[in-house]
Amino acid sequence: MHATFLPSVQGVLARCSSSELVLLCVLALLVWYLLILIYRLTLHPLSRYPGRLSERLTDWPLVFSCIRGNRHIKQLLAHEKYGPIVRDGPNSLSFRSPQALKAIYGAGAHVKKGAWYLTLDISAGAPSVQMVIDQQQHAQRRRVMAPAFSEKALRDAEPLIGATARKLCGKLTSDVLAGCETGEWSRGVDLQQWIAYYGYDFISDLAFGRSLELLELEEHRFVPGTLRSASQFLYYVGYLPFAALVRPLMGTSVQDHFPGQSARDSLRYTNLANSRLAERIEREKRRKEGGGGGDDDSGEGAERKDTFHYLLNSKDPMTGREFTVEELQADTSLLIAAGSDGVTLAVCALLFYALQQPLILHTLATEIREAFATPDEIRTPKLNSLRYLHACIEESLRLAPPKPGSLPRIVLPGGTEIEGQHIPAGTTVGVSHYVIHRNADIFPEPSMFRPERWIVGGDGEGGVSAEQLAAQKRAFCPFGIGPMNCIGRNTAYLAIKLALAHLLWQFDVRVDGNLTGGGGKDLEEGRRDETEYQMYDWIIGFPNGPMVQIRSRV
Ligand code: HEM
Repeated sequence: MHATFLPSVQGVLARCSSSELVLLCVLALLVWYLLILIYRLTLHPLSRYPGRLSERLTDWPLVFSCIRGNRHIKQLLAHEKYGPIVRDGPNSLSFRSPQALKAIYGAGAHVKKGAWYLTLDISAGAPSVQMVIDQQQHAQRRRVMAPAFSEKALRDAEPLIGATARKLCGKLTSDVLAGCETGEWSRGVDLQQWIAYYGYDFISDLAFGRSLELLELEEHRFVPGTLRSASQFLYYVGYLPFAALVRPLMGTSVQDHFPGQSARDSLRYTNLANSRLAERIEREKRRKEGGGGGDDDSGEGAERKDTFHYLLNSKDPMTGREFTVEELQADTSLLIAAGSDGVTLAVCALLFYALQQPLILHTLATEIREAFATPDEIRTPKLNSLRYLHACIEESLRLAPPKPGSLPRIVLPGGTEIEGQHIPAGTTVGVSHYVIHRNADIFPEPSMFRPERWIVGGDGEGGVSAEQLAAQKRAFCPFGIGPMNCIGRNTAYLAIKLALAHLLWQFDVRVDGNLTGGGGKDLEEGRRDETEYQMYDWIIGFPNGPMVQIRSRV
């Protein structure tokens, strides 16, 4: 039969015109694709898990959510509808429990990072630490980075970050309060923009030894918008079903011709970061040659103990390996992106929620003002002893985790066990921080901003038991968990605390008209709660507002 079938097919094809041949090919492709779709719904190993039909069939809904910035919202709605395990892609499962969090991201998890990571920071010429998928290579890279995030490095960073926080208050006084009498409220101001200037200035000061000067220079204030748009591009492009074909073109001049402004912005940002880094390397060279480092804070020729200083002088204690220039480029670029917007979001979300509950704002401001007699006193360790401030930050990071969507992991050969289910090799698995932080079994009344849920019992209403706090901590993961978590976690807490302590010490803050930044009745499902701070998830959650008025207390 085989022998007679082939010649007859050949005969039919030989009689076809070229346009009929094209039509036949298209038809064959359609049938092939249809069979794949049917397979995904029926015989595929994940077919028994519930989820939206469109997501069980193709990866395109994920790409569109990444473009629209609503992936975390879609994930929450899906879990609310389908339960604890959701199939959110043909080959992908989403979870929302602390057990799954540990099984997927904890030490020893039988997974590796997904290929999505390969697209991040790609223009820098080498992979950043976050892009390294191989677990051993990643651990080695972390060891080289570790001194830059040690306790000593954090102590050295504190005066630098504190100086930026004071500069923020100084600029708010000179620019926003200009023309106001003492005690008079300012005009309305978008706090998110100012905190973003702070976020970029403090982190670039640490990473490049010289800030990007957004607080000082209006012409530099294009940076947050550029990075927002670059993030949006990198987020979706990494999830394109043909991402592997696009990747080699990124970081080359071809990227200028990708559709949309965001691809060009991505390249523009990388070039800016690379030129700042080149300057810093040059200054370090001159300093070592005895010619002085130029404009660093600690005096001509003195060693400036910023993050870069540590990165440049770091070695892997096990192998003696140092950073290459390309790796430094990639990692400093990553530091700016990872550090700035996360801190901005945490500060703004906290104020957005506290402004809606005057008692919380009052308690927080009182704690700060009573602890420090002057802004010069705002320092650790006392700063770290402010219990209510810390609780408010935890609650802000819970409700508005700066990386709200799932961080993709791929199950390794042999499969793995998650929540009692055998998950086959090759499956993408993840836990969205936004979703697990709203798991009502762990956080009762999850959409309420309640700092007391982070304080054990005793004074004040609403404190929790030690057991409840421990259960919450197992589910609390704004910085990720495990060996690939955020290495800048302590720097982030310090920067958030310094910004809030200086701001609330110096100024009273109130809402300007309507509280901008929340949901709206005319928005999509999941964004209609006006009291919830809205994030647009483009790798990092980007917010708008709140619009506030300030007045000086001193
Ligand atoms: C509130 C602020 C921040 C949050 C919530 C946050 C969160 C995270 C998370 C969830 C990851 C893991 C990402 C992934 O697997 O894709 C991460 C990675 C990272 N973060 Fe942060 N971050 C914050 C601030 C910072 C700051 C201030 C720095 C630097 C000073 C920093 C540096 C890094 C670096 C270098 C990585 C990559 C680590 C690795 O791959 O080993 N982050 N961050």
